[in-house]
Formats: sequence, structure tokens, C-alpha cells
Amino acid sequence: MHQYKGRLIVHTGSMFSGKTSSLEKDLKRFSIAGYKVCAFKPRMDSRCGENEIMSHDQEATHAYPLDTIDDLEAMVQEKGLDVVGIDEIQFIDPDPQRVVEVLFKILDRGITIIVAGLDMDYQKVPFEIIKELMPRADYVYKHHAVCTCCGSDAWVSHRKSSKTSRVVLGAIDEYEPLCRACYEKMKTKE
Ligand SMILES: Nc1ncnc2c1ncn2[C@@H]1O[C@H](COP(=O)(O)OP(=O)(O)O)[C@@H](O)[C@H]1O
Ligand SMILES: Cc1cn([C@H]2C[C@H](O)[C@@H](COP(=O)(O)O)O2)c(=O)[nH]c1=O
Ligand SMILES: [Zn+2]
Repeated sequence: MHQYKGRLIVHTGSMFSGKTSSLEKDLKRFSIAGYKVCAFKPRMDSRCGENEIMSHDQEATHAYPLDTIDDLEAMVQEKGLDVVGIDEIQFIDPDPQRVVEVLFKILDRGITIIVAGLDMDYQKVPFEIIKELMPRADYVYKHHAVCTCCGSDAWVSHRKSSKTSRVVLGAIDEYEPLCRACYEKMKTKE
């Protein structure tokens, strides 16, 4: 039992690609296998309840909100966890180096960490924390949504509104997954 120790698993891709669903599925499987698991999320992600993560399929999992990555270390210790899941890792802390430091401290204690997060923002700029975690991870899964224009694999999350700040929470009201060709076409039209 409990052979799976200290691994870093990254689920990444555009919005609607299945990152949260994959995180939830992994946590469920580890829980069935007898590991003590817990999910976490950034407190600022207020799209669903404060104490849950929710996929676009409305599948909810209990989760503790974090104000900063430093809160995670203490909670993991206090709860005696074997497996930690973190959704929306790109919003967990503004300092990616600090996130890496804390995550690897936890991994080095034999705790497995599964993260889900966007690879790129709406302007196709990579999120820094994903750039830091992908090469360091044991397993990286790049997921793909369906391009809402042409039906091929989506590549990026297109923002439908004219809001320009990097962080604008939302779902299908605000974003649509597009392949590279459809995204570039859309950008020339805008
Ligand atoms: N264009 C799309 N392509 C793929 N899935 C979509 C699309 N639009 C809505 N969905 C729904 O989104 C679900 C994935 O949601 P979720 O796991 O929350 O993704 P993510 O965390 O990557 O945003 C799919 O199972 C599907 O039901
Ligand atoms: C592309 C992009 C997304 N966001 C926000 C929108 C959602 O609230 C989350 C992503 O959720 P998902 O589980 O991946 O569907 O991030 C943002 O703030 N800025 C962006 O550029
Ligand atoms: Zn397309």
C-alpha cells in the first residue's frame, strides 16, 4: 500500500480542456486506494462555493481555500496528508519561485501533489508557474478542449469581452476555447 510517494503531476491546457475533472478523478482514485487526500484552491477563485472546486460539468469536490502558498505547508502537516490536489495553480500566489519552493518541500516529505492550471492566458502568454512546474514534474498531461469554431483541438482560451486585465474570472460567458488558426482569425477581426 501507499507505493505512490512524492510525485508531482501537472494537468494543464486551455479552459474547458478537462483539467479540473482530471484533478478530481485523480483525487478520487487516490482516495479509493487508501491515501489521505485533500484539495485546495486559491481563495480568490470565487466562481463556485468557497469550500469547493467545480468542473464545467458541475462535478464538485471539497477544497480548502488558500490565501498564499505558505498556508499550504502548515495545512498539509496538520492534516497528515498523503496526496494534495491544487486547482487553478496559476492564481495561487504571485511569486512562482515561492510556489516551487513550497511544493518541493512538501514533495520531499513523500507527499504527492497534483496541480491543475492554465498553460496560457487569453493573450497566449504562458502562466509563469506552469513554465516552472512542467519540466520539474514527474507526469505532465496537456489537455485539449474542442475549438468552438471548427471542432478541432483547442489551443488557447479566447476572451469574448474587451476586458484587458490578466485575471477576469468566468466561464463560457467570458471565454471560448479556440484552435490556433481560429484564434488568429478572430484576432484579426477584432
Ligand atoms: N468546447 C469545449 N470542449 C470541451 N469540453 C467542453 C467545451 N465546452 C464545455 N465543455 C465541458 O467542459 C468539461 C471540462 O471541464 P473542466 O474539467 O472543468 O475543464 P477545465 O478545468 O480545463 O476548464 C467537459 O467535460 C465538457 O463537458
Ligand atoms: C484564460 C484566462 C482565464 N482566466 C480565468 C477564467 C476562469 O475563472 C479561470 C480558468 O478556469 P478553468 O478551470 O481553466 O476553466 O481563469 C483569467 O483570469 N485570465 C485568463 O487569461
Ligand atoms: Zn478552430
